[in-house]
Amino acid sequence: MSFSTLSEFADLLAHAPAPDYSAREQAQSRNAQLTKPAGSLGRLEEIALWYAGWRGDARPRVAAPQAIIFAGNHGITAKGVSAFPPEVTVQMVANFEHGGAAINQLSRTAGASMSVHAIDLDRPTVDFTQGAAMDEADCVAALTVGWNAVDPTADLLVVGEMGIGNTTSAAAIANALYGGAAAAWVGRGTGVSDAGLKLKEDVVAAGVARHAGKDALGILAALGGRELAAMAGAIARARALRIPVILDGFICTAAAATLEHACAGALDHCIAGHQSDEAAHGRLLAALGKEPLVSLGLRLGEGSGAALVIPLIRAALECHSGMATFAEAGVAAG
Ligand SMILES: Cc1cc2ncn([C@H]3O[C@H](COP(=O)(O)O)[C@@H](O)[C@H]3O)c2cc1C
Ligand SMILES: O=C(O)c1cccnc1
Repeated sequence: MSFSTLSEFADLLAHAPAPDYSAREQAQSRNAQLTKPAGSLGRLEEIALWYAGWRGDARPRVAAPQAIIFAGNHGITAKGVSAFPPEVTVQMVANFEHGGAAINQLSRTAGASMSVHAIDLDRPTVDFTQGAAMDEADCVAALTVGWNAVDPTADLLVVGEMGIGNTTSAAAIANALYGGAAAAWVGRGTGVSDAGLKLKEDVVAAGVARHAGKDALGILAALGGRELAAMAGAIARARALRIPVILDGFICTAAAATLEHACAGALDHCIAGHQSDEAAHGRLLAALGKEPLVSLGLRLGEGSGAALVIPLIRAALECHSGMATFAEAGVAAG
């Protein structure tokens, strides 16, 4: 499977596999026999059934989680939309490679492998108020980096990003997909002032107006960034491989939302890991019908909020697959 245009990529989304309904049904019947009052493990039960369906295994466990971090630079930073300078992107890539970032600690804690893909950092995207951030070839190249980064033997995927300026890009994507006022989609990112927030609002409004009328993948190319497109490519590949995905914060969710708009149901293999403190993340998750697993006030990105809940998903599967049934344990069923 491969693609060389956005329309070929959209075709892959349209032909993506469904979950294995029979494995899900078997998991459901097992769940009904486990030594606990029906429904008493709450959402953990739902997670186990969702995971079993995607893996095609009624009694699965999480053995090989993978975290992939993509980095890209944004032309829009020239407008002053971030509290930090764009050089921080490449500096943080070195930090990821040396094990010093939050995501390194969270991946290790969760027992996940972690890799970093810096995409053309010396070639920032075009300022999207002046033109399309990426042309089609650039966007396809970034989608391909993400597509190829997924380990086919992984059984749970986290995608994260690093790219100074990318909360502005994510807000513009969300605004273009869902409409409304730009103010409803911008947030403080790395911590911009009130004046910075107003500037972001104007920049997003200008970008959305300039690129009006595009389809979902056209919006990703025009307003996104290479790391956002790579996250979208990795999420799509995970679907093709039936690897469940944990979505991270606002930026990851905005990139993912372009897939859902290109093809309804494209994110059925994804669960929302957390709700970020970035102002519009809750609104974006609600638009996608995704209920976050936790809300701990994180506003970092890097895949941090997703990696954080790998142990929670692992725990749901340990209960589902490790517990005894009433018959096995000789416990009287109610
Ligand atoms: C040191 C540092 C580490 C980070 N790790 C993630 N981000 C996060 O902040 C950036 C988005 O915010 P904005 O749109 O305001 O630039 C992204 O790189 C995101 O991953 C970081 C930001 C900084 C400064
Ligand atoms: O929610 C996120 O992904 C986020 C929020 C602020 C800064 N960086 C990332």
